[in-house]
Amino acid sequence: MPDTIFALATAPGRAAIALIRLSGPGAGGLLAAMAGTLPQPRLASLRRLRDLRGEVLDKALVLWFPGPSSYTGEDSAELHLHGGPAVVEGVGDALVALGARPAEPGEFTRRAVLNGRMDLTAAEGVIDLIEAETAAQARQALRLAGGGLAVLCHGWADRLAGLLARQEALIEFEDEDLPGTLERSVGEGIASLAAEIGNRLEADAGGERIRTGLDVAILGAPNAGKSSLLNALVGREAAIVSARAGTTRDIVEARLVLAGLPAVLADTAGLREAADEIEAEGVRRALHRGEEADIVLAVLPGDAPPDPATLALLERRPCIPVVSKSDVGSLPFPGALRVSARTGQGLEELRARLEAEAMRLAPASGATLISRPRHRAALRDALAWLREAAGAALPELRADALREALRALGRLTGKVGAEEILDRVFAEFCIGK
Ligand SMILES: Nc1nc2c(c(=O)[nH]1)N(C=O)[C@@H](CNc1ccc(C(=O)N[C@@H](CCC(=O)O)C(=O)O)cc1)CN2
Ligand SMILES: Nc1nc2c(ncn2[C@@H]2O[C@H](COP(=O)(O)OP(=O)(O)OP(=O)(O)O)[C@@H](O)[C@H]2O)c(=O)[nH]1
Ligand SMILES: [Mg+2]
Repeated sequence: MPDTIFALATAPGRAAIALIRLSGPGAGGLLAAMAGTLPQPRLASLRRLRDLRGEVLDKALVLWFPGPSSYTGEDSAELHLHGGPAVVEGVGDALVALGARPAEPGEFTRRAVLNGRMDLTAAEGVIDLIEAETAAQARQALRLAGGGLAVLCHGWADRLAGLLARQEALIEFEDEDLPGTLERSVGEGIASLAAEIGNRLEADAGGERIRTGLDVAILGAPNAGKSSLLNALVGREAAIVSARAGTTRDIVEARLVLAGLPAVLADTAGLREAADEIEAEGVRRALHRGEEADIVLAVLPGDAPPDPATLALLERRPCIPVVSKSDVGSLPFPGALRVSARTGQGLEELRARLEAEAMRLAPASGATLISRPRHRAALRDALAWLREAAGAALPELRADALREALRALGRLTGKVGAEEILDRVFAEFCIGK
């Protein structure tokens, strides 16, 4: 019998309402004990809540959700409190005295998964929806939470189970004269399933970026105007600007939203043979950031010839070349946008270019479902086993490979679940969800 758990579901601190939810077989008894009697299911009722000694703790709106009508799939209740932290604590103490325990992060959703109310990918969608900072992220999370990936996976798993059954029939009735079409149809089924999963992986290549956001780095020579550009793009003085070359040493980060995606814009130390150890470390970090970033702005000052370090960077990886200080000079550079942080010239074009790049890297169509390394790894696994099955020399080996592919899909949806997979997924949750 599971414990009965409770948690503050609203953010802690002072707020207009504090919502405590409880779930588990004892929820109804606890609610009745505190509120006097059990209210009608799913209808809001106003009740005085009392502790064991009969002292009134708050006058609350209470809700009672018998198992099948709750989020978790087990008996649940909600207490919508007037009171702030002290009242929340008092109610918590009373609940503990009555036999409940505080919930772990994500434990309500974990129970929803265990009770078959949603699969593991939908639960991940719930986390993502809570964490979403932009519209594109929220759209993707909502589709995942709504079972978008679960439905796909269940369809694949069904087909896979059918292929496995036919493959087993082939093994079992090896001596009998099974039509060659059966073997062929299994082969075709494997090929089409593999193609579908492969296409999905490719089509959703941007899904992880939508979830995590984009990294944009600004690199270039000292004094090129990198920090000025950062400040102009984010509309505040995030980084120190000065006429002295070598002003920026640490990476300075500022957030912005590009085409509905959250992005971190990083200003870096100017690239040069550094004057001292500290600057050298700054340059090393700048180059490293330049390697890792999704998008790099390579800044070339318009009033000086291009410097070798920035040219080398442009050779090494795709960058957006930006000629800065266009108000004082604009040396030509192929494909470059000309901008002035001083006059604002070219900033709109630069922003548009960044948004176009963001959309290219992470199509925010809302159609992506594969949004975590966990999803990608499981589907790659399934795909590898399907390919193994396609090339298997013996019927038994083919059946084994199909079983492994099925297991990989099961791990994705949480059907084949080691506790540790669940632990890892739910560790990301906040308490009360
Ligand atoms: N106050 C409150 N707001 C909330 C939640 C909650 O638990 N409490 N939710 C959660 O955190 C979300 C809503 N989630 C829910 C999802 C499914 C069911 C549910 O099991 N519904 C039943 C049928 C309910 C009925 O009979 O009307 C079902 O789908 O079978 C309930 C809530 C968002 N807002
Ligand atoms: N005229 C003009 N001057 C600019 C422009 N952008 C930056 N500057 C000037 O160029 C100098 C260097 O600017 P920063 O933004 O600090 O340059 P940086 O690339 O960050 O330099 P480091 O941090 O030293 O690598 C400052 O004196 C700025 O005022 C611009 O668009 N037009
Ligand atoms: Mg700087």
